Amino acid sequence: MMEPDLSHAIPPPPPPSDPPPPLEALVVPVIDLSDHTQVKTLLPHALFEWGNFVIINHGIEVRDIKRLAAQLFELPGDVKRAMGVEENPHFFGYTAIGQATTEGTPDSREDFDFGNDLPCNWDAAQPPHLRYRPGPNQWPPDHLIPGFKSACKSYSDAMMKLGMRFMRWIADVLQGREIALEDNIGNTSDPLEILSDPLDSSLFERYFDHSAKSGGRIKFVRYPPADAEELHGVGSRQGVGPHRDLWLTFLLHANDQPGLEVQSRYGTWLQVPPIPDSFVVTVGQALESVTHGVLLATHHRAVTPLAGAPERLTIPYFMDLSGDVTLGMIKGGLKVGEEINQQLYEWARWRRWTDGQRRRAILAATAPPVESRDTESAKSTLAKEPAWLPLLSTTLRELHFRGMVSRRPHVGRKWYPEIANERNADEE
Ligand SMILES: O=C(O)CCC(=O)C(=O)O
Ligand SMILES: [Fe+2]
Repeated sequence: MMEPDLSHAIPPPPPPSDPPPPLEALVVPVIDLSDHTQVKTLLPHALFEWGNFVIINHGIEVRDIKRLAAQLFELPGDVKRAMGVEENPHFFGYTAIGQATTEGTPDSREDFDFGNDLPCNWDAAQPPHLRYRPGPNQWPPDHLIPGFKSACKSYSDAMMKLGMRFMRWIADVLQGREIALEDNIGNTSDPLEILSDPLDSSLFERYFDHSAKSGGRIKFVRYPPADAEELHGVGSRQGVGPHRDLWLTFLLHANDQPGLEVQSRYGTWLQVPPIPDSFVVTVGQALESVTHGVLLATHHRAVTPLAGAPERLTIPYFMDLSGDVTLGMIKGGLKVGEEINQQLYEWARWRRWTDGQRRRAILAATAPPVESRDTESAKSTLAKEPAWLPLLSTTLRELHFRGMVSRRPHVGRKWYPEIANERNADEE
């Protein structure tokens, strides 16, 4: 096979001993999608070196969804509680402040989760990870927010198409082709057509099934400001703790307030500018894995606004993958990974090297106090392999499910009590 010419796309890897640049020199890239030259030159750089960047002039209509986000959080408390995520085994619905955690620490945010709206298929006789499947959403009452459901669906359709465009652009970059751009990016044809375009050799086709192609997950998030005393009680300004997403996320700032921070590959935390109507694009762990570490998955977190500052509203859209994809398919990655030329290989090798450093920096930055009891229990959990230690045949559905249960333990206890028992047994 002819080696692809990647000279236009791949920035030369810096030597591993490269010292970190000064903080002010690190700025999250902003890419204007209406400027084709910018896309062709900046996008590969943003994908490989950052894994996290901002896009503007993307062509997606965001006015309606931003207005709906504000309305959603103004719903009376009893209506929010009636939509509580604990009422729904698919983890769709409302999560109150402090009910979700990152790595065991409560997040100071409230949110609503919506996803593919499928008929109820709950089967109590199935084991937990098979009981967990997308099902019906919990929509807000139509007389309180008219048109919410259809607006959500239109937004999800538009985002899916944008996501599929990115899949093709990423395929272009990985295969050494110049990115092929169309005019009118936000208003494209059927996403199924985009994926099966013969040009991209169906690079990502096997990671998406019909359900994943018909819409991802939309989250509406509110970070309330907290005064110093409240923060003192919680001990942190954690809106959401450091984590990585799954595949590709597009985050919309619904009211233009700052708070999102991403970790640069040197371990430093950088603020992402809340440019009005922009999307923050974030590469997730599975996408990093299937590209053999050529694309970078970035840790990110949200910091609570301080008292006196406005609340912060965001709308992340998460692309979904087929639940049947296995860990083996993710770790094995794409065939192109074996075919990439020496230059790209060097880049990936360098990436893996810095990754180790990056992860150590993250651990150092987020480690709980040494004396904390949590550390002891974490140690004993690590010492014993949990019964569900992922195998290569483990499906994404199961991994996703485990993540959901660990972030929202109150929902797990209600609908999947076996899991809680299994965890206790692991920890004994
Ligand atoms: O709202 C934000 O700024 C970040 C949200 C996020 O990273 C997430 O929900 O995965
Ligand atoms: Fe995230």
